Amino acid sequence: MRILVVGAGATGGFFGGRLAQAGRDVTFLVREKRGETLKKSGLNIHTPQGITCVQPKLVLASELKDTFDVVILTVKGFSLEAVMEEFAPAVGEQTLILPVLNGMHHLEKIQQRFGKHRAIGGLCRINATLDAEGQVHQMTALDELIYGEVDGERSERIVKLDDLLQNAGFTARLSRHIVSEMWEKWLFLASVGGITCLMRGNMGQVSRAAGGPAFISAFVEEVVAIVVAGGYRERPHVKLNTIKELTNENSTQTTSMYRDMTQGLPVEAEQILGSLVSIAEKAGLNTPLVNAAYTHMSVYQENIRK
Ligand SMILES: NC(=O)C1=CN([C@@H]2O[C@H](COP(=O)(O)OP(=O)(O)OC[C@H]3O[C@@H](n4cnc5c(N)ncnc54)[C@H](OP(=O)(O)O)[C@@H]3O)[C@@H](O)[C@H]2O)C=CC1
Ligand SMILES: CC(C)(CO)C(=O)C(=O)O
Repeated sequence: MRILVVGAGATGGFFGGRLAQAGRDVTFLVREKRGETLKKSGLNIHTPQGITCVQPKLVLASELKDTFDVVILTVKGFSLEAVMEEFAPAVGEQTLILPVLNGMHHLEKIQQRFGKHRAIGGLCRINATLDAEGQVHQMTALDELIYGEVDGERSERIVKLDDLLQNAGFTARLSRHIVSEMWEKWLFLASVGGITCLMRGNMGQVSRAAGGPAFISAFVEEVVAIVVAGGYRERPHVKLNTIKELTNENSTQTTSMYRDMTQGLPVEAEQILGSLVSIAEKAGLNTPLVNAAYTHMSVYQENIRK
């Protein structure tokens, strides 16, 4: 099966690189500058176990002609609209599109652009980043890629995809509840992202600060109320476990949004926080903490554009 990994950044470089190393037929859709770097230096992946290097197969949007069996979509949410037009020639009648983006609304956008049946649900759990040379760093042992049909069916095509992704050097899991898992991932990520960006420190630092635990609990309560209004069917232990995990004073947890912010890079403020604020507004919820986090990141975005 031919796999097109759209984007060769932190997540695309890691999961796509691992798949290529495991012998799968992987091509990366890249822009010119990233392509030049990868041609010159290869795709270097630093993991807690050591460094590996793959010579990746690359394609530019202008060269895309054939369709692929699987498209793994690994761009940031703010690049989605543009990139969908660019990888459109790769999408045929049988192509599956697996997005790893944070948030929920990208799924609807992919379905609108390519048809409901083309997209499956997906998410990844990893702490990955690119360094100044464009090399991929997997910063912790976390390496999960989770996917499933939106309606939970164990279809022939999803089982085939599962076979393709298993035993490729990361933790791959087929989920029968992927939409629910995506909501829960967003709940967690938006909470950690909003809290760490607003407070400018990791979760342990916020937990140890005066008023920190109460702030964390109140923030998570707001996020949970919003995602429930958005369609998430709440599992009660999730909120309690999230608050417990996020108030651990020893936690060094941050998020990709926090890492991007500390490096002065664009962040997914709209996709991770703005979309929550929109749901809250529509549902008439009072969510001052989430709103404050969104406003804060919107000011940050304006500053880095200057
Ligand atoms: N990093 C992490 O630890 C985690 C990230 N996520 C989520 O995964 C998603 C991807 O994040 P991440 O991998 O960190 O992002 P990165 O910024 O590291 O990588 C995104 C890549 O997409 C590429 N890209 C953008 N537009 C195009 C285009 N038109 N054509 C080809 N390539 C393009 C960029 O290439 P270029 O160099 O040309 O700009 C960049 O290399 C996000 O939604 C994020 O929230 C989820 C879990 C963990
Ligand atoms: C949940 C977490 C922190 C790890 O996968 C993440 O998704 C991110 O950093 O974007």
